[in-house]
Amino acid sequence: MSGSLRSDPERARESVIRHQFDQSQSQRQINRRCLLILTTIILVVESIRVDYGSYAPLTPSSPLLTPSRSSSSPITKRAHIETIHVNGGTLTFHSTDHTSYSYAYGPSGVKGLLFNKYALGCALFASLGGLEFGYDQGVIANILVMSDFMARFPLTPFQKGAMTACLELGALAGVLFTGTTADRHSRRRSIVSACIIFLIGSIFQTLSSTLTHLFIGRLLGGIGVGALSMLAPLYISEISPPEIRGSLLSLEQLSIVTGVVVGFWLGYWTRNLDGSQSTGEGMGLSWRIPLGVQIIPGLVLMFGIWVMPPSPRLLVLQGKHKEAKEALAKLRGRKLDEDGEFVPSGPGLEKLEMLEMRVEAVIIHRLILDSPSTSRVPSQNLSSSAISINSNRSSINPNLNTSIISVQPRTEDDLKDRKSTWWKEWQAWKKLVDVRYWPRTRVGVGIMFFQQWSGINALLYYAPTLLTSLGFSSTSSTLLIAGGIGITQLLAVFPAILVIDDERIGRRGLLRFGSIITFSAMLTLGFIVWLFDGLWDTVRSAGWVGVAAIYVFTFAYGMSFGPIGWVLPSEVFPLSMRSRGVALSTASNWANNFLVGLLTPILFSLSPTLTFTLFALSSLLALYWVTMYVPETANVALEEMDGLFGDMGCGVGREDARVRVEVSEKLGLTKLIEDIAKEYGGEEGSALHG
Ligand SMILES: O[C@H]1[C@H](O)[C@@H](O)[C@H](O)[C@@H](O)[C@H]1O
Repeated sequence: MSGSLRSDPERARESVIRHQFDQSQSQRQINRRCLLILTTIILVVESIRVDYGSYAPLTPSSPLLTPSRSSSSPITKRAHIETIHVNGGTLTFHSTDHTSYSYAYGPSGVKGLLFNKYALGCALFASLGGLEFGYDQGVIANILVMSDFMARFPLTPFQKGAMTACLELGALAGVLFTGTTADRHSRRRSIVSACIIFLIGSIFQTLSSTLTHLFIGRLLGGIGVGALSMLAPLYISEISPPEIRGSLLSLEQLSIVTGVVVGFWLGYWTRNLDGSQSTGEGMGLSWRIPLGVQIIPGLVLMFGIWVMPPSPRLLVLQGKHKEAKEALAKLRGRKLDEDGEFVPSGPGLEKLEMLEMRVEAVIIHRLILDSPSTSRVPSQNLSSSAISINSNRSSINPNLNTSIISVQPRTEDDLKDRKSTWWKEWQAWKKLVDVRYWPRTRVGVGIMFFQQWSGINALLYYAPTLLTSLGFSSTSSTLLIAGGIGITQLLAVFPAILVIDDERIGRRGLLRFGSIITFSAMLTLGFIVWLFDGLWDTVRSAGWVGVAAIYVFTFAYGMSFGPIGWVLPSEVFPLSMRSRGVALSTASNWANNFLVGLLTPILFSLSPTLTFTLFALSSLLALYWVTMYVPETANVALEEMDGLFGDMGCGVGREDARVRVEVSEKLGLTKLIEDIAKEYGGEEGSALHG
């Protein structure tokens, strides 16, 4: 019977029944929501309990963030035997025989940054490279939906994907190439070369009139951005005082996410400059302006980097001790007298740092001299690129040849010698996976793998699509939420900068905290999409819970894997392997970035829940990985990393330590430490820690 023929009482009964049905539906949805929230809470509590149950926290007030010793974990915390106050800084002994120690020129955290204004300025400036990297990522999402751009370049979905991929693949190539050349030139010269390539790429993009121009521009821009993404952390790690190295390296992340935010919002504001229905016949200002703006910081970095001091560590490795001392004095706010000695004279931390660099350089040179493949090379022919050639560490001769104690400046012959063949180059890279360096490579490559598979870029690149799966449809609101993700990342870096160098929390504490929260947030997202798919209009609040989960995820990521991905790789490798190690780690960032970008839309079309759960599982795995394989590097001098990694399962730590002790004695480092202990130790100067 048709509706119009029904009597009034019948219609009334029907509407009552419909109302009752709606009510029971909503009730069922509410029950499901309660169940969901309960399950999430249980999962979060469970994951915290499982992870921390076996740990005995050192500080009862912050059990969640306190990394400490576990019987099943190879990671141990260093004991603090004695702390001596030295001219406003500290020297802490971790062993009674004074062979294991750490030092700090001043406080860590914000106070430390203010105390080291010059180093802070240099690090901030160097991190301009990160700004370009983030900017390139942030700007493209808006450009690809601009009407003028689309009218001129009607890209197919494949071409759109290729535009994003071009930058990432270019960056991958840039990173690997720079890894092989960074030691041959100064860090600053490498940065300038990267800037030039980046600028050519930016000019191509800005003035593009054909698709080919655009692709060439993106590829060249990618090569420059990739190179800068490894050079800036490399340089920052080598100029930083140990107590604020984590904070200074986190500035790279601060710059990257600032770039993401500025790139995104600038594109958002200029998007209608050519008119919202442009036919592509105007000047194309809507997209040319945001693409052109990146030229400015590129130029500033290219010229300004010459005002920054060179890396003292690379200078020592090249035998340029005088220049290295000058650079170190500048960076630590010290003065040199006419004889080139630190003022005030007497034992001090800057002398200690200088000697540590020299010990490191001699050890590197010695390893080469003792290697069968290079044993005929006279000492003055040593070069920084040749330093990475030795792979036969069992040949270390304990009888130190005193002729190599001083590293000679490079000569013309060096330059010829440094033209390494492909074979030598391959051998050098291969060392990264041999037993000696594997524990460090695992940290560098692993942190970038987990950073990318946390799913951050799935959110950044595809937020509008992901938000549609949460029931949001208006383009503006999804774009705004997507832009908000960048701002959340930016805000999250600040708490990380504050605590990353505090040994009680440090890198490990942040990473473990971050992985638990990112795991829980991604799992919540997966659950919500699974439970409420198709019901978004009836249960609006579920969509907002999803948005909240996205923000919680982003904040936790932004405090942990975001910044620490740029911190760990450049501090764990020894100088001889640093540029290649950082390059491989950064390559892991770009390669996984590319894979996540490629696979997310495919996975998402299969099942959004599956996609979120996969990212959640990656964070869970990251928790295990951090617990088992990542040592705490806060406050450990770069030259002391050997001690930290020495015994991590590769069984080479002892011999390394023996060689180090021997070289330290010959160069006077051991004596200097004892002199400092004598001069500043004793009753009033030292503080004992159980
Ligand atoms: O650390 C950065 C940052 O979190 C960016 O937002 C992201 O796009 C990059 O891939 C990542 O390496």
